[in-house]
Amino acid sequence: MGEETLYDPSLLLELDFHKSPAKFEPFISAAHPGEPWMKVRPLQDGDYEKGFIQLLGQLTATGTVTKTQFLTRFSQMKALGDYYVTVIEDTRSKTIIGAASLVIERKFIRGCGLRGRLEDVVVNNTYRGKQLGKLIVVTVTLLANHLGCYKMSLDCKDKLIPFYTSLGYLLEPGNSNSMTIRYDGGSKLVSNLTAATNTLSLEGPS
Ligand SMILES: CC(=O)SCCNC(=O)CCNC(=O)[C@H](O)C(C)(C)COP(=O)(O)OP(=O)(O)OC[C@H]1O[C@@H](n2cnc3c(N)ncnc32)[C@H](O)[C@@H]1OP(=O)(O)O
Repeated sequence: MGEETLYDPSLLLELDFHKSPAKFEPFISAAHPGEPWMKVRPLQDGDYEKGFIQLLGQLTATGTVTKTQFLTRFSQMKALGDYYVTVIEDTRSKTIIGAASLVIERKFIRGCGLRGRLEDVVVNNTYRGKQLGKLIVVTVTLLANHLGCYKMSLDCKDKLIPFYTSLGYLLEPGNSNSMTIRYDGGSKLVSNLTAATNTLSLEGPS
């Protein structure tokens, strides 16, 4: 056990990083991440032991996630087939140091098109500033295109707009608000137009 992958890893070798507007200096890609000890790959069922949940804890509150819960969620995602949770492993320490998820939404519009959503981007704080954020985001962004999505969008804080803009995402005029209703804050339902959160898209409307 420990080597089951969430999706076919060979998909990552088919991505053309020259298609991205991201500037990599030096040039790196999912297939060649620049260090022999670095591996970009799909999430695996053994990644609970490799600190995947702890890494997500650098993004937001994870709550307590047991190994059983992790494996159950992994199996559900794999069965559904629309979850492309992608990670970077430091193979020296067997630790997950970066992650990003592509979630594919199946639509009726656009001729039963596919829309991609970029979720849960995080790089371990001791590895930041070394292009790994760009690497993991570009990986799942190219993957969405490769899988036939007509667009990919994300929600982020204001300070990350330059980061995502440099990777090809745009604030679309008149269409860049993110609204939220939270169900985890008590009995009252509170609807927020989150001014501090922005929606960026990689392609055209709807
Ligand atoms: C859709 C979502 O999930 S949004 C949530 C994003 N995640 C988080 O906020 C979690 C905490 N932050 C992180 O994990 C990291 O800071 C990340 C993922 C945002 C960036 O990872 P890094 O590995 O540091 O990014 P990388 O080295 O590729 O930097 C790329 C560029 O973005 C810039 N950048 C990186 N982080 C930030 C930031 N927090 N604010 C502003 N600019 C940033 C860098 O300066 C760099 O610019 P350059 O190319 O001109 O030098």
